[in-house]
Amino acid sequence: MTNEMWGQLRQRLQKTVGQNNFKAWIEPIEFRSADDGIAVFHVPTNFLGNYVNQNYADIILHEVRARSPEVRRLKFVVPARTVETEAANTDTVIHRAARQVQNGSALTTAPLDTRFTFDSFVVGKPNELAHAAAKRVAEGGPVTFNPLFLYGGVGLGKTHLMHAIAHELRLRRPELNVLYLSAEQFMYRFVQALRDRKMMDFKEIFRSVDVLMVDDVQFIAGKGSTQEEFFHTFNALVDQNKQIIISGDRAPGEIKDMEERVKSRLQCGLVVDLHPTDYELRLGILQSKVEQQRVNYPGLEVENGVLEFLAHRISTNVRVLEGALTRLFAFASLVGREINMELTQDCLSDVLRASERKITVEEIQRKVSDHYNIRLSDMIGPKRLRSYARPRQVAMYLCKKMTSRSLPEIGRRFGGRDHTTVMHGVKRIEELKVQDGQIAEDLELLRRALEE
Ligand SMILES: Nc1ncnc2c1ncn2[C@@H]1O[C@H](COP(=O)(O)OP(=O)(O)OP(=O)(O)O)[C@@H](O)[C@H]1O
Repeated sequence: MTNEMWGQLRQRLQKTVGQNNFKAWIEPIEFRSADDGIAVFHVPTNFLGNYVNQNYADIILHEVRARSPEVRRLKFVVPARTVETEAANTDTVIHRAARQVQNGSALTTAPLDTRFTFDSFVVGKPNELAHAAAKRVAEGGPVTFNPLFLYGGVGLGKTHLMHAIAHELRLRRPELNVLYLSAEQFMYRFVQALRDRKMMDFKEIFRSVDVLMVDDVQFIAGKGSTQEEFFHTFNALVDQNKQIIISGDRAPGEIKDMEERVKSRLQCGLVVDLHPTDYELRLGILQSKVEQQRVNYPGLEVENGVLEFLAHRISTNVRVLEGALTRLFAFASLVGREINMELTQDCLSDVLRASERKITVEEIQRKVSDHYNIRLSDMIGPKRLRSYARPRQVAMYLCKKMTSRSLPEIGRRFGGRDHTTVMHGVKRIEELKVQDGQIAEDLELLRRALEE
């Protein structure tokens, strides 16, 4: 890894992450060294380092390793001379924004991701209510529910919806002062105001907004004076009938170390949650993200079945799904191959392994005995009747194919049978699978039910 490589790599990253993100997060990074498999980068602040580590380390590492496979890990460090106090050690974006606020200019502190719009938000059963509520407040009409509280697990689209609201409001009601920031930034600005003895300015700024949007409110839990200030800001705005939109990782009542009075304030408007995604939503999101990737990689085709496979296999959060797709496109274009199942398995083996659900012998036994309508004890027990023996062999076969258990282990779980019995059973089913349509169908049904 060399400086020159980093230069080339940055150009690629610009394409992958988009111009705005690149300017905000990647451009300030400086490559320093690469030893013992660790590539070290200098970042201006811890905040930026942490952000990049959480959001872009995967993509950067992937690109770095394509050129220098010996690199295993990335490290983002703040050079000694710039380390200051916690309050000063925040993102430059915040400093810049704070200066702008002091000058009486733009109030939208945190940068908005231009990709996070309503147009790019895919709606499905799990998020339709949150989407509808977000759309409603984005119209900027009379305040009907205050606050709107959006919550959901990691990577389910809270920030996306918040940014979409801010974009839409800017467009429809440009005269409104819309202030969007994360709860973390709220705290930094509060600390900074305290340090600079500018609390009056701070209060004035926050009380003069028309729409206040605070992302990831759980961050201020346990932070006494920040909560207190937040509470007062909140009340002052509600009194003036100004719209507040908050997001959190759980329902207000469940946020630990949050004062009761704050919790109850957060609950007094409309509380809606984003449910975990289902297969259809994941597939819809993937299809829409493929369209976006096409802009960067024209001509790269995705073979049928790949998106369905990913939607089926990666059922965690949308960020992981999106990261997988970005990687897939970057990888395919680097190696000049089309995106088919083989490439997907090669490129995403770690993601796929991590999301693999471990199927147990017990689960298989239960599903098979239910399927054939026999008792579990009869299937595992010594009876040799064909009506028990065949399902037993089917279960043994599935255990061999779908778990990592060895033949002797499987034998043990089937009433202490010998491994040769298991081997014989597996072979028999392999033969029947081709000769007997009913068995083939049973196996397919069972496999699908187990993979769900
Ligand atoms: N329904 C959706 N349609 C399109 N993209 C989505 C959808 N849901 C999530 N995403 C994408 O998934 C990624 C993660 O979403 P986002 O950052 O909004 O999650 P979050 O809920 O705020 O997570 P966290 O709790 O980590 O802050 C983003 O890139 C976002 O665009």
